[in-house]
Amino acid sequence: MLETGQAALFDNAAIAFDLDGTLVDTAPDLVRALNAVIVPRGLPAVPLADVRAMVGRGARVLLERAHARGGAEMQDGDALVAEFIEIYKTDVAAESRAFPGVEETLAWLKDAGARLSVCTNKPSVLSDLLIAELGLADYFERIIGPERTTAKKPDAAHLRDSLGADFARAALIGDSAPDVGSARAAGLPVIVMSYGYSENPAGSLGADRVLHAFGDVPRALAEIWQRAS
Ligand SMILES: O=C(O)COP(=O)(O)O
Ligand SMILES: [Mg+2]
Repeated sequence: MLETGQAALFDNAAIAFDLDGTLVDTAPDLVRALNAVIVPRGLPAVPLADVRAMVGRGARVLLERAHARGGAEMQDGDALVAEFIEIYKTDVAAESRAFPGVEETLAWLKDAGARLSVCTNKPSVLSDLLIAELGLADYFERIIGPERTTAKKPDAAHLRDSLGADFARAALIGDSAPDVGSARAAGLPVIVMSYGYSENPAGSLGADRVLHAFGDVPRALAEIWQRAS
């Protein structure tokens, strides 16, 4: 997978991963739960293709965007977020799956000595459940949702809290502007997955690298870290 010597770069490296659109294709279950909340309130259902540009800044912003799309202003946001979480929670991994290459690559990174974490704006109750149901929990030292940090992505604090301390080198793998923002604010490298969920094209976000396949993450990280040293 890598050139001689590159594997050693992963020993005691801290790597944080975004969840929705980076590790897991959650759009089908997200859109089902979203529509179950908004359609009874007279808003138009959001099609699967559209939800991908609406995810990335948490459950409240997703609901706000669905309202804006229907020409309405969101009222009683707290209740809607709570209802969305309740509905989504009941079948969080009905259709959601890890993207191709995710499991093999996480296993390789962990074997190489990297310390892996999840840095997500998805509410913690949902991210914990999703990761457990997909059998991915053992790969991660910690899962940091928005309630487990002082300020969520794009703030640097979210990424720092995810990475932990005393690492040799670090990076974030994500899919959208909040990911690039938090990495830049923390002064750390960031890779964006082109297949993910983003309002703007992956190539316009200002990441160090844009990748189309998760299996390419180790080689790209090695190149980024080598260049920086
Ligand atoms: O649920 C969201 O809006 C975002 O989740 P993510 O940070 O894992 O992409
Ligand atoms: Mg994402």
